[in-house]
Amino acid sequence: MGISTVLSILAKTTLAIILAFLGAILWKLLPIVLPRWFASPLLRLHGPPSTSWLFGNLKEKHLSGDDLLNDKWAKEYGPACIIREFFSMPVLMLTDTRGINHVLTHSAHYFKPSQAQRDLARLLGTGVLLTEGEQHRQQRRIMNPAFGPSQIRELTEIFVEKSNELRDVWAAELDAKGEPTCINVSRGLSKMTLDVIGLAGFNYDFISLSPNGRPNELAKAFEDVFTFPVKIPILMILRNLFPVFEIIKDKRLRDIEHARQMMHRIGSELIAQKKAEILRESSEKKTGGIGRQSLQGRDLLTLLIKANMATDIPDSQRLSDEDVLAQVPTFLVAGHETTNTATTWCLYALTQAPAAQRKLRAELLALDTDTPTMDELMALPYLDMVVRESLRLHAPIPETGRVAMRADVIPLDRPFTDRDGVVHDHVKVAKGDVILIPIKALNRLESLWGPDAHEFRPERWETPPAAISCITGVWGHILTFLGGPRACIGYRFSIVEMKALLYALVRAFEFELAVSPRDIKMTPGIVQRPALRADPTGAVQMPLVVRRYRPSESESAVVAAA
Ligand code: HEM
Repeated sequence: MGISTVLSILAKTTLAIILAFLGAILWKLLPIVLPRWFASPLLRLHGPPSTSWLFGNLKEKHLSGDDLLNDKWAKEYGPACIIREFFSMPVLMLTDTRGINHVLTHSAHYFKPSQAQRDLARLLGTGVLLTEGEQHRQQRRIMNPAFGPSQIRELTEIFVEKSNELRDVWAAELDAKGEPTCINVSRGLSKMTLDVIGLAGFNYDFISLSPNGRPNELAKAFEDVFTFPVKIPILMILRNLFPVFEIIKDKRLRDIEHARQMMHRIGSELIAQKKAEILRESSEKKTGGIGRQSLQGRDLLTLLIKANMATDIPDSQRLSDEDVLAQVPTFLVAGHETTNTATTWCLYALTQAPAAQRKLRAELLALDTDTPTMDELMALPYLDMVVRESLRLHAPIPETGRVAMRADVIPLDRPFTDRDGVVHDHVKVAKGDVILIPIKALNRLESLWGPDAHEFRPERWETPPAAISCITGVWGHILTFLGGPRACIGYRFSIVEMKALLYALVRAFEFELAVSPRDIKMTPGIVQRPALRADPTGAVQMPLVVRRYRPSESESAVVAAA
């Protein structure tokens, strides 16, 4: 056989493999896209023109660095409109409060889109963030008590201690570098919130905040996994649609695997330690077995182990080892970057409203303690208004999605007109249709909040508009923590933690934005973090000029009077 024949056979074989591969992709893709391209009832809805066949509207949304497109589209195309995602598939964007409420409360018919979350699922497994149906209900039932008011009251000491530690770290930085100094506040806040969720959730100290602490591998692994690529990550998208692409181990996949292995190791150690502790206690007390009553703690880890080990609970209510282990990365992820990002944006908002920053500081300094209790923090009215307003305007999770598990009719408060000029007071969805809930856009809808909806104005909470009572979010008539059975389990936790942070930091320092507000952009990703437009690496940062607060004589008099 001549060389040319061998080359020809090789070329034909390669071509056949490529065609088979493309065929397999089409085989998988077509049943998903064809009904949504041609049969979805959503196609009759208005929406912005798709700017790319492959990416739909996603490129302009995620790469512009702005967070106003959902607001603009809602204003232009009404309470039920379509935008286009990958392969130009239509997605229903709802900004109607009744419609959103319907989707959120019917959680058995609307699941989280699994394809968009495969990367997260690799990391979190069967944690409460990603499970559905009965498995989810069971996990929520077991864990809810760990996030009730009395448990959060006990955790406040950790929030306050770690907030003061961050304050001292920044004060030491000012001592070393001179005042004022530019500090990337999101870095310190990220370490603080990781330390807090480690301690409060699992009694594990990452010591990531302490300058003398051991180098923290997990904190670094988190940073790698949650730093989103600057360009649209084609391989990640393909992998999420077609798991076969997992054979290509790019950096992201390697980072996820590294973080997963580390969390698995840490989680297994924590669980083994706690189980040993419980077994020791029960043998000392000679209880003759581990029962519900013998495990009294209501902290997260004890509740999980109780559901795993207690001999007097039915098998149907028992958590498997795998489920217990999955909650460790789930809570580290869900409870860490969210509160960090929320507090970062709150400090940013205070730099843009110096009068509000001064008013808040005066209120905080009027309380004569470095270690406030939860009740003291919750009784500060302006602090409460600042936290509400910043969580409204700068919701860290700007949007979420759901997939219709069956055809449905979603009732609406506000009617809309379709492409054929027909007016509807409901919208029909088919099985498999995706619904986008634009949390941030709803928090800033002018028809609910008034013409100044896009301004940071804490005083609006003195007399909130009556219209917002129809927003059925789990907290404060905003959608930041969502609503319904899948609302954020940790909302009380993060509000008290945020208040403790602001209490320690705003009393000690004055903050100014180190760059123009126009230079700050939003990173793409589930949590919307800040970055600098000029920085090609897309690294998360919020550079603030920080100086110690030294009251002028007139301010001292105001504080003394307060
Ligand atoms: C400002 C801070 C936070 C914000 C804005 C926030 C927001 C949210 C949102 C919007 C969801 C729903 C996601 C969806 O269904 O698509 C959610 C779920 C969740 N959050 Fe938070 N969260 C915050 C802090 C926390 C904290 C501190 C914890 C834990 C200590 C936590 C734990 C969770 C968990 C476990 C879920 C899944 C709940 C379920 O599906 O049943 N979150 N969060």
